[in-house]
Amino acid sequence: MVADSDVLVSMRGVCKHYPLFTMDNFNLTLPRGQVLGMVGPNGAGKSTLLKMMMGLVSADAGEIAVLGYKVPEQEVVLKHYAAYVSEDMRLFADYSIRWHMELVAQCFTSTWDASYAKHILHKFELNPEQKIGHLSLGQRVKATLLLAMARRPKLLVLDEPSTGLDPVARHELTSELFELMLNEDNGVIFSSQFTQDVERLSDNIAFIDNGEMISCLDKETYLDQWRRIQLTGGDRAQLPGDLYVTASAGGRVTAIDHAFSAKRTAQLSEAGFEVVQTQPLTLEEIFIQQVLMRRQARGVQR
Ligand SMILES: Nc1ncnc2c1ncn2[C@@H]1O[C@H](COP(=O)(O)OP(=O)(O)OP(=O)(O)O)[C@@H](O)[C@H]1O
Repeated sequence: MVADSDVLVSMRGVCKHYPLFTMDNFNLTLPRGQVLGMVGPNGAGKSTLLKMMMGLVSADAGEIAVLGYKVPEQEVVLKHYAAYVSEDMRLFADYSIRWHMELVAQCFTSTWDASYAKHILHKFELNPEQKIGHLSLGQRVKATLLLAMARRPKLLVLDEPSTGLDPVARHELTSELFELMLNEDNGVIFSSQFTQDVERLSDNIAFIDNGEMISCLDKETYLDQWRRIQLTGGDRAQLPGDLYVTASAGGRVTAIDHAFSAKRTAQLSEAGFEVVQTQPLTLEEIFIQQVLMRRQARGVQR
């Protein structure tokens, strides 16, 4: 039985220190029935976070509960209901996909869904008789996902699931994850460098940088809050401090606004500027700008 909880993942005050990395007082909540996509630059701590969630890396401090089970104390029972897939997972090269399916089915007799496994095999165009060692990178990724998804996990934790997949396979993966999420009891948490996948799949998107949760919002809120603003006139020194100037030439200034509202235009004209244009940003641009702004604030050279 899965422990009764409306919260699938709860991390409170989690700390993790490596010689060149610090995560302090990290908090995260994944409610039942939701997909959380995680984005962030290389080395931000996404994999570390997902591994701590699954008890694969121990936290130095803080409380982690997944599906209501305490991690690491109850990680063995947790692993029965939560499946984890990462790029560095290894299957046995000399054995076939079918052999792996039988192995996983034996380990998870109560949850393994043989007909769903067959459906995914067909959808991912995998030949069950092929040895893992003879598969392409993308096929290996698909086989690993199949083994996780056919367990019908209550929680699916995916670290960069789309790496190595062609655009069609990424699309199929997305539709399979939707299928898995038809059961409102389930949840998915995944990290990805593909902003389009994150945008398509996620209810909420967490932006992680330098071991910190910078924001965790739904897509619409990100898109509402961010604008590229072109201005003329005024004195640059009078620009509101939270605007990030990206270009300045011929009396025209381009700035990124991460707290846009109707008030902004009035504020800028009071300060003597004329707003020539405001443009929405794509999610990818928002994440890039967020990293650049944070680096500038930390005094890191661009
Ligand atoms: N076992 C370890 N020993 C020392 N440092 C580690 C260890 N594992 C991870 N780190 C460091 O922790 C930081 C976060 O790594 P992590 O793999 O979680 O980042 P990530 O956000 O998943 O990055 P990427 O997008 O590149 O996969 C990095 O600086 C990494 O070097």
